[in-house]
Amino acid sequence: MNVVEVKNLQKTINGREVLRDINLFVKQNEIYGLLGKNGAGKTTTIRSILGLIKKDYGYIKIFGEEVEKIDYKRVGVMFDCETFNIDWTIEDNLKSMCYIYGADEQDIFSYIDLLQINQVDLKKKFRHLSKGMKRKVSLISVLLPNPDLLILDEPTSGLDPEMQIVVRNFILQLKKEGKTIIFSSHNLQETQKVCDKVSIVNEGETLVEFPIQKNYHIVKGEFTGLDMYKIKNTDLYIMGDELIKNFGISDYKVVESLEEIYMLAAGGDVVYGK
Ligand SMILES: Nc1ncnc2c1ncn2[C@@H]1O[C@H](COP(=O)(O)OP(=O)(O)OP(=O)(O)O)[C@@H](O)[C@H]1O
Repeated sequence: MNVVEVKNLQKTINGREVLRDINLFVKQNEIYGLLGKNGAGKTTTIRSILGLIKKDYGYIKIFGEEVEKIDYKRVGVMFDCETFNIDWTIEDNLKSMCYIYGADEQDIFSYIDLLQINQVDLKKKFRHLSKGMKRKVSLISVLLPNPDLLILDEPTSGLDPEMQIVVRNFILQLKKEGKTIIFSSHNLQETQKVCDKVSIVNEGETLVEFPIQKNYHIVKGEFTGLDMYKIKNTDLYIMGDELIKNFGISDYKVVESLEEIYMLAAGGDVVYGK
């Protein structure tokens, strides 16, 4: 079953078509990366999925339900840190959240270990925390209600490399615990390391959605019935080994990096060729 299903999502804000054709399909226990330039529409897509913005047109389902019927306890969302009391310590902030969500305070301690927060840090006031530490606390707060689906808007942006690794490993651990995770990112290497599937959004439309693989076959041409593998607005397809074999295709380019796929789809300045 798809945990999140979005088809042909459209939204105009202040006379501007911010979302023109967003499509995404996220399966249970998948880590799904939403990629795109600044202003591509990632945050607006996330806000629409959550029902924070009313869609103009399209189909959005979470756990098979319409947005209006979602059980929000099953969805954890991390945008930024504005829900914290900045004059309280990390510990007091998180304990108050346990109280609100009816969560077990012990959960805080298992998460702080995984995110390498120590006892001294726990006693620090939120206003005195580094950006990375705020991000970690924010992640824990999202997890306290024990959601099945996590939606994280650029969870590692602005973090130093070490913090990025800690948060990335934490996300992988959450997958092992059975969570489904969607996150938006500008970091292609990170996305390649962590995600099962990605989609590339550009100017409010999903250009392509594909599973992360060791390498990709880029095929040029027109293939009827294979639209789901096509990079929108191009004559290029991303195909796996099986399709290449089934269609007997011998003329293709093997691409190893997500970066190259991204540039083919959204960058526009990488030329196709063997
Ligand atoms: N309330 C609003 N009023 C006007 N324009 C808006 C509004 N919300 C979003 N937009 C515009 O919609 C476009 C998409 O914004 P969005 O924040 O979804 O992009 P994004 O892909 O998340 O970008 P970034 O990577 O920079 O966070 C942008 O051009 C933005 O200026």
